[in-house]
Amino acid sequence: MQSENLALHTDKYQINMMYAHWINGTHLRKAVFEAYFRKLPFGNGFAVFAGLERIVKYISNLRFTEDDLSYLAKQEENYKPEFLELLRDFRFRGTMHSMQEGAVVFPNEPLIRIEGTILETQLVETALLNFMNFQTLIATKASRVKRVAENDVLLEFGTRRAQEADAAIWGARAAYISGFDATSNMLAGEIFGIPTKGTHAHSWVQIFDSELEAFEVYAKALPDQVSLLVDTFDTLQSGVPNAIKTAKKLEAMGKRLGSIRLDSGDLAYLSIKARKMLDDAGLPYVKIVASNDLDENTIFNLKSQGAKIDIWGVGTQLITAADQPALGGVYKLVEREKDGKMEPTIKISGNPEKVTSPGKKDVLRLINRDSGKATADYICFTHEQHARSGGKLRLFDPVHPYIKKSVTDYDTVSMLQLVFDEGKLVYDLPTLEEIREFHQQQLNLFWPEYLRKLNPEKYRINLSQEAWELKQKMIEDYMNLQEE
Ligand SMILES: Nc1ncnc2c1ncn2[C@@H]1O[C@H](COP(=O)(O)OP(=O)(O)OP(=O)(O)O)[C@@H](O)[C@H]1O
Ligand SMILES: O=P(O)(O)OC[C@H]1O[C@H](OP(=O)(O)OP(=O)(O)O)[C@H](O)[C@@H]1O
Ligand SMILES: O=C(O)c1cccnc1
Repeated sequence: MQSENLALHTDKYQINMMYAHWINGTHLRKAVFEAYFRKLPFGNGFAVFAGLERIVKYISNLRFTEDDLSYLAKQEENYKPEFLELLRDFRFRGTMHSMQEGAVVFPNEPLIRIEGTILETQLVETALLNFMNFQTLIATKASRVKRVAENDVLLEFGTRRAQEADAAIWGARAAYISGFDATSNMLAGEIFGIPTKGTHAHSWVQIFDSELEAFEVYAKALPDQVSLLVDTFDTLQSGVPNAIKTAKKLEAMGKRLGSIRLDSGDLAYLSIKARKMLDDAGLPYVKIVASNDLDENTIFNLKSQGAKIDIWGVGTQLITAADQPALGGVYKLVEREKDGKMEPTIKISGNPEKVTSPGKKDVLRLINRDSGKATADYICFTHEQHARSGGKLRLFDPVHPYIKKSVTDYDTVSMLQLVFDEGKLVYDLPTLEEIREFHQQQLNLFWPEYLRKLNPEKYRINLSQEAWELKQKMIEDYMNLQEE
């Protein structure tokens, strides 16, 4: 998986545009693209950026193999052999800036910025969005679950319901970034070093003549702290009493039962009853795991009902982002080369939200010096120095400019990091533990009102005066052209 070649993991129209540019002699012109999303998923107040590691590996390994080239040669477009020869030597030689994985990010701010020839910047759009959109979506969903579960243990159980293997594996990683504690997916554990955990299935119990025998055999076979699934027949009449008997036998052998798992029925009621039965039996250390189509809302609800659940197994709803199965991240051209010079470009739309912001931009996070908390994200051109030096800033909402405020006492954090510099990888990929830690630090920068699950406060994402003025001017120029 780490060194897979994904050159053709792109939409055909990218290859066709590359070809047409080559025929036209414009394929080596420079272009700048920015990737961002317009709307936060799940009604959340923020998103958790993920996908960079895979994007870096994808770009580093980007080559057209002989098989790729012969496949391209067979296409109905009849690409000229000289074009395919050009692709044979293709390498990504562009420059890429990106948010770091685990960053708390917001709509309409560039998450990735790519500069290079039209050929290379166009080719990578599809895969880059594919990785960024999915992983950011799952990391964001996982973050919502984590907000609700707080310090309880979270296990990622989604593989069987994921949209195929890649989604399961990279989804498990995204969940871990946002604070899940372990995954049931062994391959994700092997590849990324995520802790792995597991209980057992109903089939384990069914294959034996009695539930008690099943529990005893399992607990004896495995080391300390196993988890027993107690709902195969009757949770309170049979499952929990048999788990207690097994726990007592284990104690006599110097071992301990780790937990029981509830997977059906009223999880609040059953967990409260089971907790009491375990405590009354002198087994306060045995934890209770719950699973069954859980998400942040059921977990929140179960907690409010006083459920005695220590560990949550979350599968389908997380890995498929069931309530919003796609993040609408886009990749838009913001500068193009014309007559040897770079110039901003805009995409106009009848829908004001879809009008792009022209020019090559940075994202500065303004941190209030008193509180240490983030005040706003400030999107300005890469050449603008004003905010970087901590000067007085007038912030205004780009859509409703009358919503404004001035900030003075702030530090700035530049959110986009240089990853590829003219094709050279200059960014040290952090370890997954470092990413998880970074995510936690990112959360600490925000007041709780921006992070809450329901109706969060809207965090300020503001364009600099210069960037806003250029956008308005380009819209006006376009309107004037229409009138002529
Ligand atoms: N006390 C509760 N309050 C709110 N939701 C709950 C509570 N207990 C369980 N749930 C959730 O309600 C849903 C129950 O679904 P369903 O009725 O299909 O399951 P079940 O019949 O208990 O078990 P299964 O069909 O998996 O054997 C699950 O999403 C579960 O997490
Ligand atoms: O419910 P999820 O959040 O996806 O968590 C994973 C589910 O997978 C297992 O069920 P299984 O596939 O055996 O079938 P079931 O849903 O009928 O229990 C497990 O018992 C959980 O219920
Ligand atoms: O270990 C478990 O209990 C588990 C793993 C995957 C899916 N459901 C449950």
